[in-house]
Amino acid sequence: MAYYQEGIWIDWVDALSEENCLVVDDFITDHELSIFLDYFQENLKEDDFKKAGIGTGSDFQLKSQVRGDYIRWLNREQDIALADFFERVDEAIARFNRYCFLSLSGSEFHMAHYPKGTFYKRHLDQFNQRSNRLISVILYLNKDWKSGDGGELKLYLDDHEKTVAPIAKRIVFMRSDQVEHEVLETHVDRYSLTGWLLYQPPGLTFLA
Ligand SMILES: O=C(O)CCC(=O)C(=O)O
Ligand SMILES: [Fe+2]
Repeated sequence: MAYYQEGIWIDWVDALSEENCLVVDDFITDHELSIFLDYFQENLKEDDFKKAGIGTGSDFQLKSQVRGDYIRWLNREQDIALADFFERVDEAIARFNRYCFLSLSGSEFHMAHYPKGTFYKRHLDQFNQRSNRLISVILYLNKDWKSGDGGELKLYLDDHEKTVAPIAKRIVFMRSDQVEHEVLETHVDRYSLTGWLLYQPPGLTFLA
């Protein structure tokens, strides 16, 4: 099912290729927001979140001075409460492949909780040359966010900086290899679904 018409996607894709990032408000409905938030809260209660690290394999370090969020990876077969979210992701992948000539063939997402007082310092999401992350995606779930609550996403674009408030139903897409960004200190609990659209060459399953 297509949630947004082709013409709308063409405008969005144009904006993404011009600025390397795209911010869309009301990307999901209020109904979806409440389902996603309920599911998020259930998982928080079950204490399923782990402190996020930096890098992979032997580089993996817990560095609170760099990032303070807690995450829980998603699995679309198991996290069926988020089925509509994954459908929207699939639509984005199809449109980006069609209009940006990308070869996206997968995604990875987690739920992210930034407790009060946490942040994520300036970084690039494609952290090594083998990274297959092409587009970063963040959907915010912060229903009552207001100015002064902090936790804004700051984007360092080619010729300017952009500060994006993490308000509910807003989604951000950005080029993972191009846009450095940071999460400013949040003064309230901050919730999002965060992930990456991946380039996976056919037949390549493991890079030694
Ligand atoms: O939550 C955000 O606004 C950005 C998160 C982020 O930069 C990341 O998880 O890599
Ligand atoms: Fe990031």
